[in-house]
Amino acid sequence: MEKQDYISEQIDSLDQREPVIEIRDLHKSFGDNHVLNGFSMTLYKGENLVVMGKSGSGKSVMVKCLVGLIQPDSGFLSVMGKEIKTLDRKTLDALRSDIGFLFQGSALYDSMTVRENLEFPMRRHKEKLGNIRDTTPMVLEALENVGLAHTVDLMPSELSGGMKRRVALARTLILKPKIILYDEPTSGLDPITSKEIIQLMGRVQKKYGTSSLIITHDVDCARVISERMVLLVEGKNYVEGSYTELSKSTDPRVEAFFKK
Ligand SMILES: Nc1ncnc2c1ncn2[C@@H]1O[C@H](COP(=O)(O)OP(=O)(O)OP(=O)(O)O)[C@@H](O)[C@H]1O
Repeated sequence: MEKQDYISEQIDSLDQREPVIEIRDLHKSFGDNHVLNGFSMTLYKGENLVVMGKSGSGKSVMVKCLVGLIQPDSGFLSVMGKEIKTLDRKTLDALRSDIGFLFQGSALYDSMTVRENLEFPMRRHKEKLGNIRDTTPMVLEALENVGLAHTVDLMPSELSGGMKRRVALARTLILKPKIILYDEPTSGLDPITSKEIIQLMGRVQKKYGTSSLIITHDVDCARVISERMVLLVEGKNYVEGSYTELSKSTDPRVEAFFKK
């Protein structure tokens, strides 16, 4: 097969996959600070997509636009076939229950036990889960997925940084999300704990068939977890490709991401 035909076939097979997130030509400025200048990307069902960008390049702004927390200036945003700007508050809330978030610093409630932290989203999204009389089996199942069922009655202050991150992932899983957004999932963790979190992300994806959008600076995380990467430079999707492809690039702007 000619190389050109092979590439066309690859593109065709990618096009046949179901998009779960589509961002097209997204623009967002704060005064003179033009943060996003036509950013586009697609996350396909079951895929692990890594978005890398320098600090301050607009990764968090992009995610906030995506989940309707901030209003973009222009552009098309859709999640699971629903265009965000057309949704009323109730529909947006229901859609958000299909999206799990794992934000930097894990953000557990310090004054609540692990159990109470996991019960919190269950109460908030009653419509999705129905009326659950006994939350314990679901709480324990979610904790078992991250190997931490024994911590159910502990306080966050009694957990290590890596354990907190795993509990936060369990809290995300309890709503059985279809998409998980990871914002710097390994930041602040030592290399061994980072590796554990990355392996866990892979296991979760296999078990639940979730699609993951992973925002990270961590090149090792991108190498292990990503099927595809998008580099965000000057507010645009500068280049896309697999880790292997991008890590061989001789473009200085791409090389800069891979230098340690
Ligand atoms: N609500 C806001 N008002 C004004 N400026 C903002 C606001 N939110 C973000 N910005 C600006 O947008 C730019 C991008 O910020 P953002 O938090 O998206 O960066 P990032 O790529 O996620 O960085 P990091 O990797 O450090 O988290 C920054 O210059 C920031 O100051």
